[in-house]
Amino acid sequence: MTDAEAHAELLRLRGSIDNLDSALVHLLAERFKVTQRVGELKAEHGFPPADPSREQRQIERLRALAQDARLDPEFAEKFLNFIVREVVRHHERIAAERQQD
Ligand SMILES: C=C(O[C@@H]1C=C(C(=O)O)C=C[C@H]1O)C(=O)O
Repeated sequence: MTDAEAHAELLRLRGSIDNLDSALVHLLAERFKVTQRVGELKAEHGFPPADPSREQRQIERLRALAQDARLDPEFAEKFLNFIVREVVRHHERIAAERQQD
């Protein structure tokens, strides 16, 4: 492969990365829309912001999916935990705002 061909291939691969990153952003935006509604529902009914048993089931499910997809399960777990921590923070804020009203 010449340097020029390698450069063309690099640009093509980066185009795919850009498309995948766009899809990830849209998927995350949809997930946060749903979790926002879950947070409101929990606050309205006095349910706790976090549900550790649900989180544990999700971790197990995602680790298995990652394994099948040849993605590092440790990475999949860290990624899920990162998102869930943010969601729980939102839920705590929604509950605190409800209490002030
Ligand atoms: C979304 C929920 O709230 C929290 C956030 C979760 C998530 O982002 O998947 C899972 C469990 C909860 O700790 C839920 O209870 O379903």
